[in-house]
Amino acid sequence: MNQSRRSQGPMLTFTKMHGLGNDFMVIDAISQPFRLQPELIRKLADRNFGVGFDQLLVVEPPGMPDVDFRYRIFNADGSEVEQCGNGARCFARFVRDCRLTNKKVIRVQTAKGVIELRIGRDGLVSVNMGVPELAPAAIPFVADKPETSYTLEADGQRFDISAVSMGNPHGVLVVDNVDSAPVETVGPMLERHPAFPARANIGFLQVVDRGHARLRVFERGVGETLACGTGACAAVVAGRLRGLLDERVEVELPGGRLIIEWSGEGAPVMMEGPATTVFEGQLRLPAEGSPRPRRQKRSGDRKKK
Ligand SMILES: N[C@@H](CCC[C@H](N)C(=O)O)C(=O)O
Repeated sequence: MNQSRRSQGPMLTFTKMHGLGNDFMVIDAISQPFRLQPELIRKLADRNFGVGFDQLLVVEPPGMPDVDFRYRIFNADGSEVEQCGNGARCFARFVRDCRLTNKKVIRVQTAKGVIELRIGRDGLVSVNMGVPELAPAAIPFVADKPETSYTLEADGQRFDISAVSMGNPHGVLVVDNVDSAPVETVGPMLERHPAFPARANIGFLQVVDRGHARLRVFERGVGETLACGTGACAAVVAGRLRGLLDERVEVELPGGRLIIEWSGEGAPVMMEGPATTVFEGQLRLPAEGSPRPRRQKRSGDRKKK
């Protein structure tokens, strides 16, 4: 066997899925071993040199009683996160399609509690996303007490932002029109604002009427995505706390629509939307401890002084 063959690792089977264009690589880590290293996740997430995805979703056996699976989520930058709404719907479809369960209601353990997933006859998946957290310390957000919105300063500008945790941290700004909202500039600035010590997903919410909103989200650890499920939940919570939205809201994201329902403080947020399988694939992982390929010197490389 030549050197390159000897340094190859095991095959990994995966499924590529998306929820409204927020795309995922899904791995069944019950039937095959998979070591979750941030560097490998970043390589797999690369849209030119890897599989390409916004998040990696990993299905693991449950670690507590009365749940069916453990659900782990990693952003494209390799960071592990607490929650992913579009991913939760894909998770439900994946475990049913792979016959890992035949239950109609699937209980899943996440890093921030248990969520319940239901696949409807129409193929749409509804998820009980749990009770939103508004206490600053729990988001986490730096403030003395909970407010409907807070003023943040960045780059000489002031932003009126709501802060909500859906298991993961969100900041929500209300804008006149999402099409012209400064998502690419203000998104990364507020994602890393010191008021959000664990960083945050930043949503730009346009209220069309009390039952209809438009939303773009700059996601922590990824950038702007075509849809963000927890972002849609957080935006409806923020919009309702500001008195702008009704209990049931159709949220239009660049990749499609979600139905979000929230009756008010102390109640869980319900989300309904599609989950789509794109293809299944296999790839060979690098061997454990294999040396990193050395970069060839190119003629244009500058000499170190
Ligand atoms: N796409 C997601 C959220 C994924 C995690 C997020 N980027 C974070 O860092 O919290 C969704 O659909 O909710």
